[in-house]
Amino acid sequence: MSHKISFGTDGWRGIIAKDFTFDNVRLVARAVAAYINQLGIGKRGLVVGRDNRFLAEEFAEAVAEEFTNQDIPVFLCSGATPTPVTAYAIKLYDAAGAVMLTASHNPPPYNGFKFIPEYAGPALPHITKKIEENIAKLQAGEPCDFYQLEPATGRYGHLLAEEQKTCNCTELNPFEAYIEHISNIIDLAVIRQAGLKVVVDPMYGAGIGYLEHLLGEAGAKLEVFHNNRDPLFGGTLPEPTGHSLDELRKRVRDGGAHLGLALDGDADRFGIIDANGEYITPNQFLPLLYYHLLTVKGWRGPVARTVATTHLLDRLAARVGQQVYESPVGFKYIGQNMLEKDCILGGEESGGLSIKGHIPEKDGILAGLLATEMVAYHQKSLTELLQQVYTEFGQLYSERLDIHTSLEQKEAILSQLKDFAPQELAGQLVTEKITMDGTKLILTDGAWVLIRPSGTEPLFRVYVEANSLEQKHKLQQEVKEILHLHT
Ligand SMILES: O=P(O)(O)OC[C@H]1O[C@H](O)[C@H](O)[C@@H](O)[C@@H]1O
Repeated sequence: MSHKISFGTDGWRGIIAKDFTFDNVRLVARAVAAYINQLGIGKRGLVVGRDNRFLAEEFAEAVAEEFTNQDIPVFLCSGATPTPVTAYAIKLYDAAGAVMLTASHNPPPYNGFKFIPEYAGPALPHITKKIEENIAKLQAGEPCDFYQLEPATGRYGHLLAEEQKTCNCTELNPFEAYIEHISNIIDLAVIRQAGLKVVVDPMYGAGIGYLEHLLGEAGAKLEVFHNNRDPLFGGTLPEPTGHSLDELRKRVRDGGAHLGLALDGDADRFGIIDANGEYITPNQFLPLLYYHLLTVKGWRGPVARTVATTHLLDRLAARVGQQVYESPVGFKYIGQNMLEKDCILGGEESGGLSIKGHIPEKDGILAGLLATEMVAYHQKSLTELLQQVYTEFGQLYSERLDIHTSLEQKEAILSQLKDFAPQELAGQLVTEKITMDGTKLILTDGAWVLIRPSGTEPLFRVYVEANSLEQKHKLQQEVKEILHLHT
């Protein structure tokens, strides 16, 4: 039975053996091959990376085979490879793009297919749309430009005859080159001098070995756990937030460590635990990092953030006369702004960031190392640094609520959202309405709310940023009441 394959916020995801079958993975690979050949850049080859999930090697080999069948050379990453490392390998080998097989932080039954174009950041919608069109044509057995026919049957979407295959597939490990590249971005000498103790939790994922290697080189005392392959992720989700971080929190506190660093399943997202065992949210870490780049590294340049990410970044940027580029949710848009507007930092509330000099793809390894560099340089905990930033720029209180709804409720809420335009919220006038992704309302004192359906999960997200805890609570209550949302 043909299954609708579409690329969501970040690639195509499906349940293994139900949607994510070898046939479907091969089909999507053929559609990518056709797209690359349509662009005329197939000869540069494609990188294929994969995480640590069930059948990862076999799926990666199937993708590689489809590419070589279409005369596209393959750089097949040996071993589990983080998404940012697969993306970096594009630059390393001057390839035409990459495929990363991963379902990121989704539960164990899932796998996913991300296409990363030659600019080494997540594919933008106009690109995934072309791939989806190719998929539809191949599924329907219709001609697909630049997709080679199987000579024996003249049918589209089938393999070339054995004698026509070039089988140009090279197995490579981009680990060393990536490590060298990151070593040039991070001040490992400062980390070395500080003599830090760091606890690392790669969550059984593709990031195993990376933070350990770099921090070990920098002389940090390390404690590492969840660093063996486990496609069941120890019974939790490979997502570096909430309860998944409980053990890291405990180990940091009990072991008197300076920091705890976690990665998600494909190591593109970060999770940071401070010396006191507190979780440092991405909305707290991003302004801290911007502050560090401006004051310690002396960099100057704009910031890219999503519509759901803290406006504390805007306050810092305004102080140094820099712009903030706001985009819909999805690192693809941040990556685009980083490239086009020469931003020195791009980041989002869900735990993704990159900086100038690196690729426009989110990188949890880079984020963890930057956090370590900051603690080493300032000789202060992140909480202390945060207080310093709050004293200078004021404190903002942000929180995201995830609200599950039925399909009928979803439709009702979506239609209500279109006309959602209260004059005031929590006693403040609404001064601006932004609808680039969901509905965002800005209030007179700078507080804001955003309501949008998730592109990766069946739920609504309600984001609030306020000037006090009390205001945050009030805003959450009012929005939930007006839209009939119940947690
Ligand atoms: O809020 P959602 O649409 O579910 O997206 C949440 C996150 O999903 C993926 O991880 C994307 O790479 C992120 O850029 C995005 O922030």
